[in-house]
Amino acid sequence: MSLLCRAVLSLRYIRVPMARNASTAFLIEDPKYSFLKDLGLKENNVGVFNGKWKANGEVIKSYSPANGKVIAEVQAGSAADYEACASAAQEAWHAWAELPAPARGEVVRQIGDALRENLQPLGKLVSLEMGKILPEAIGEVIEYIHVCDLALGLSRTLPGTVFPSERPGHVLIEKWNPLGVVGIITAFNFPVAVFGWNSAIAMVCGDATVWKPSETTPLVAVAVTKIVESVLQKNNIPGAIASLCVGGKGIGEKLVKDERMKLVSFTGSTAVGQQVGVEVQKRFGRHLLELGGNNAIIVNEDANLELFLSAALFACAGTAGQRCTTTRRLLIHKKLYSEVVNRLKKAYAGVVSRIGDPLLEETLIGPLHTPAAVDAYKKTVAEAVKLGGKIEFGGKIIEREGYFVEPTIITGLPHDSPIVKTECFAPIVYCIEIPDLETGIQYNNEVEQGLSSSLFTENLGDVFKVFIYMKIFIKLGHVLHRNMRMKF
Ligand SMILES: NC(=O)c1ccc[n+]([C@@H]2O[C@H](COP(=O)([O-])OP(=O)(O)OC[C@H]3O[C@@H](n4cnc5c(N)ncnc54)[C@H](O)[C@@H]3O)[C@@H](O)[C@H]2O)c1
Repeated sequence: MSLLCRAVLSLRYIRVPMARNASTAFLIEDPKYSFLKDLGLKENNVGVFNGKWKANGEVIKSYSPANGKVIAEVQAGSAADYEACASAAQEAWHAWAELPAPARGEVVRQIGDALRENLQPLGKLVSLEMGKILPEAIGEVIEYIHVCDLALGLSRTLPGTVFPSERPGHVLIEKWNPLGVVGIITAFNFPVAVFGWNSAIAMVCGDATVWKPSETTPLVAVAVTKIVESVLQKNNIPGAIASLCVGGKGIGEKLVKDERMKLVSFTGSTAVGQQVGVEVQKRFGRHLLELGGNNAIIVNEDANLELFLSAALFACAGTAGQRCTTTRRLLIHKKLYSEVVNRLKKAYAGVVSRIGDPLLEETLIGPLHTPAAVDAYKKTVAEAVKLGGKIEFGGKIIEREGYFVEPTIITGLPHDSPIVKTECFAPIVYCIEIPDLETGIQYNNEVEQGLSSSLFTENLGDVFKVFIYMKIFIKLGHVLHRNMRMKF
């Protein structure tokens, strides 16, 4: 029977002893970043919350990708800390699940309001720690706020069906009950929104959560959890229902194998997601996987190029290519190919001067997130050239502090070159000529990852052709979050 309540549901960290060098200057002490203290952050933060803040693991330094400097430190969770989070969440879950769904919804509404109050500082922290420009970072917090509103509505509409029974005098009533504890593992590039989707919906469904954020965005995780904690405290609800365990792969692996995690929601790379899926399946747990993308735009012969160029600039180079939906392949009709490549190069040239500090208003493109990401960019560009690709624009690391690279356009590679079919999480786009729309659809569909696809055309008939034949991976995962189980 189908689930009726399908609500939504490279790293650069250095291990150092807790006692840090007294001469280290952390960005948090710079008055320019006073918003960090508004969020309750300190120089040394505790990265584990299970109703109480206490951590015994390694100390992670959180870097600003815009300048490579340390913002502050976070003490991660040890294996024992993870265990404490999982058991505290499990225990606290019962009381939470007992609350009527609309009462849970009201708590989530209050979380939305608390986020509204912290919109600016939290947005600035996302920008500082992850590296995306401020409007995008603010947008990410707004997404969480709106999901809280959605969750509030859902809390009054959690469905269940009454079925006719073939047995006289009997009635079949379907009711969806909470699952228990949900494990949430998140990627660095959406450090707020992905947690927000998972957490808000899990909460109204009556589930507790244990969150393992990316180890390169631990400050965002601590700040968000403090906001959630403040609301839970005000409502006398055990904080452990929203537990946090900052850590790396080791903590992630523990969570994935943990039978108490009835659902594991994983957002991250395809390679890691594949392992996570297998591990959760081994124990017949549920999983929800939001993985990598290799997204194409088809530019058909009748495309409106003005519209395309402004869209492509953001789609290919925005967020420095660090969105799962970043466009990595342009499939361009042969009649427009040269014109599109030339105009795109001009458009890229127009934004180069606006690459910089993501917190500044004039900036359009920020840095890559880590030195490892810069390395991956460099290797991919070199490999593309080795395979016969031509760099039409960019291709170089920008010599300045921080982890900046040039947005890059590459031509001359075959549509099925392995490098074209691989997601490199950086602003590199491959231009590929197509003879007709049908070939464009075929090329679009030939990568494993999919995720998002676009067509630029003025022809309504072609739009519907694409609707029918294109493998479009709309992000349905978010609304298919399986947070409940069925009980009669
Ligand atoms: N589809 C989506 O909605 C979506 C959204 C954002 C990012 N992404 C994808 O995420 C990737 C970028 O993020 P990333 O670099 O943080 O991804 P990643 O796979 O390196 O890490 C994601 C998370 O998994 C954890 N992890 C690593 N190894 C693990 C293991 N063996 N078991 C359990 N957890 C483990 C990490 O610590 C991190 O918290 C890109 O591929 C991007 O396309 C997808």
